[in-house]
Amino acid sequence: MSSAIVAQAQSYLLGIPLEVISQGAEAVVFLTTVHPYLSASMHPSDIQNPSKYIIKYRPPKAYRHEVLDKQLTKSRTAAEARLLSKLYSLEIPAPKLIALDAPHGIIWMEFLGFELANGHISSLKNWLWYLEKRQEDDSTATIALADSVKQVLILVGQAIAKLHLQNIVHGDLTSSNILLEQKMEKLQPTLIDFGLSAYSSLAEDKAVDLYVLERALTSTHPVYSKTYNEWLLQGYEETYCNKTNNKRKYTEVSKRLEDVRLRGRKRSMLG
Ligand SMILES: Nc1ncnc2c1ncn2[C@@H]1O[C@H](COP(=O)(O)OP(=O)(O)OP(=O)(O)O)[C@@H](O)[C@H]1O
Repeated sequence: MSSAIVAQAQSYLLGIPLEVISQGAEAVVFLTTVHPYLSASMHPSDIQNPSKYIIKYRPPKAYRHEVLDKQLTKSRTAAEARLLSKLYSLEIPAPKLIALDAPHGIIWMEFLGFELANGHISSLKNWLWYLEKRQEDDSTATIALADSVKQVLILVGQAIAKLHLQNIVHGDLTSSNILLEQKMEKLQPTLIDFGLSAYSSLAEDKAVDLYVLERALTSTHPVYSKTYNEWLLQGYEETYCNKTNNKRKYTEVSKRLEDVRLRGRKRSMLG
C-alpha cells in the first residue's frame, strides 16, 4: 500500500484515525473509530457498530487523464453513495451511508460484520470455511451446521432477489462481498461493495449476477457448492415469485442462468 495514497486520504480527513483494511482495484478501505459529525454520546442507535466506521476512498488514477479521472471518481463515488441510500429506503440489507465527499472520492459508511471465533471477519466465504473446518474436526456437528448454512444461504438468495426486483444488479457478487451480521441471535447477510452496480431490468444481467456468485462458491467451497447454490436459488425463487405476476420474469432469469452456465462451461472447455 502506497503511503502517498494514505497521506492523500488523510489530508482530506484531518484528525481522523485511519487504518487500512483493504486495497482493491478501485478503492482503499479504511477503518476508523470516529463518526464524521456526531460525538460518541450521540451515535445513532440503529448503527450496528457505533465505535467503528468504514471509509472507502477512491484515489486518483495516474494512468487516466486528470480531468476525466476527477469526473469519474466523483460520479462513481456519488453513484455508489446514492445506491446505498436507496437500498436503505428499500430495506435491502447493505451498509448505511453516513457521509459523502464525492469530489475527493470518499464514502463514509456503517461498519458491518463481526469477528469469527478463528479471528477472521464474518464474510460469507470465511464463515463457510470456518464451519466446513469445524465439521471436518467433529462429524457429529454436521446436521446443526447444515441447518444454519441453509438458513443463511436462503436469506442471501432472498436479498439478491430483492435487489433484482428493483432492477438493480450488484455487478461483483462474491462470497467476500457478503458480510454476516449477528442480529437477535440470528445471522443476517448484508451485501457490500456496490462500486460496480447498475440499474438493469435484463434477465441476462440478473443471471450473470447469480452466476458470478455461483462460480465464487464453486471455486471456494468445491465439496459443498452444489447444495449451497441450491439453497441460494431456493431463497431467490421464493422472494422473486412472491407476487404471482413475477413468476414469468423469474423463469426468464432462471433460463438465462442456464444459458450463462452453458457459455461458462464452453469457455472453460476451450481454455
Ligand atoms: N461496510 C463495511 N463493513 C465492514 N467491512 C467492509 C465494509 N465495506 C467494505 N469492507 C471491507 O473492505 C473490503 C473491500 O471493500 P469493497 O469490496 O467495497 O472495496 P473494493 O475496493 O471495491 O474491493 P475489491 O476491488 O477487492 O472488490 C471488503 O471485502 C470488506 O472486507
